[in-house]
Amino acid sequence: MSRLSLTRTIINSGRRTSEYIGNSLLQYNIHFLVDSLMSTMDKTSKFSETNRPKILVSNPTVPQVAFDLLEEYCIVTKAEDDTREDILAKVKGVDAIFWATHLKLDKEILEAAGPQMKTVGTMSAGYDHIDVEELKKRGIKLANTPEVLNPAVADIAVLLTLAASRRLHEGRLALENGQWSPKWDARGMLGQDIIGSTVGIVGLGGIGQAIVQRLKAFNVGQFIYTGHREKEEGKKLGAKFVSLDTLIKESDIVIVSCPLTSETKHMFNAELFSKMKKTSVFVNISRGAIVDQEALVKALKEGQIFAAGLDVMTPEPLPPTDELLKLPNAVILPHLGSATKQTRDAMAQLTATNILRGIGDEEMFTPVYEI
Ligand SMILES: O=CC(=O)O
Repeated sequence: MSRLSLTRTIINSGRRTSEYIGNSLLQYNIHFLVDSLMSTMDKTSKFSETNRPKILVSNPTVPQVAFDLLEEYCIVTKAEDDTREDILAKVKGVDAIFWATHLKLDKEILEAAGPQMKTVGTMSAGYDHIDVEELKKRGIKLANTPEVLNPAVADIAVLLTLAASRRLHEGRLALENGQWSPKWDARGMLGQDIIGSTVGIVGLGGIGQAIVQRLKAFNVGQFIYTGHREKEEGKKLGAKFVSLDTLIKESDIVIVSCPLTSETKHMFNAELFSKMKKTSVFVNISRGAIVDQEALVKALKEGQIFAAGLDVMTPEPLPPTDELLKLPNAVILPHLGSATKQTRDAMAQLTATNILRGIGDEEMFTPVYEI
């Protein structure tokens, strides 16, 4: 593809993406990405025909738009299946890695790549599957894809909140099992209202804020949130900063949207679930490991909480025989948060652009840390 037509492809698909993503949250305007990318290419000799950088894309299912972008300037190798063995076999000698897998990016892979490898882009907002300390030690740049997926992930959080509050899974099971009685039961299958409720957000980052924006349309009574510190964005959204303990005790709906760190690992344990309201709904769109899953299953079984909506769990994929799937009051999705065509395209573009800028010694758009 020529440089001009490549630019057009990106701009057009960028337009489509922005239409869907809306007016505010796609900070990384694709026109800007393209302009900046082109200036990177003009400035650096690293992208000449005779000296094309080598890139490994860890997963063949990455949207084509990323391959088009990278192949214009680089020699791209793609791991054909999403396995460590294949990645290890192909990573030697590359200048950058496009990481699009749940597999761990660790010392073994960095060593197999070699000391020339100085740039990693992960097609994800979370980077708990990347050994950040090891990358830093080796002076390797890392960028992720925050913001572009906020709307899609927030949509899934709302979907799970509604589905769990209104017993969606249980209702479907009743239908399948012939338990929908012809006698109208005015007390049957009662859910919980969203209107007037207290919604507690654990982690008011971009995704948490997008969730609040959406749930405002449901006339929620109040929004409270917890995290490291009170935020200006919280004030703007009319959300009150509280301690985790207060949030747990006062919320009708608890939504987890904070990153997985050593601090948040298993934060939701038996003690926390026991403090929650018996009518409360628990939603997690972040990472499964933030929850002690055994404790959650117990809380759901014993009626310590009303229901759960989960897009993430441990392990992923969840085996079909897992106890979680047997609970009528748990709505479970297979980690679909960012899974829309437009969002995945935007994530792929952002990752590819970050990588090209990283190799070209330009600042990446969304670096995880400064180097
Ligand atoms: O879970 C998805 C992501 O981190 O992008």
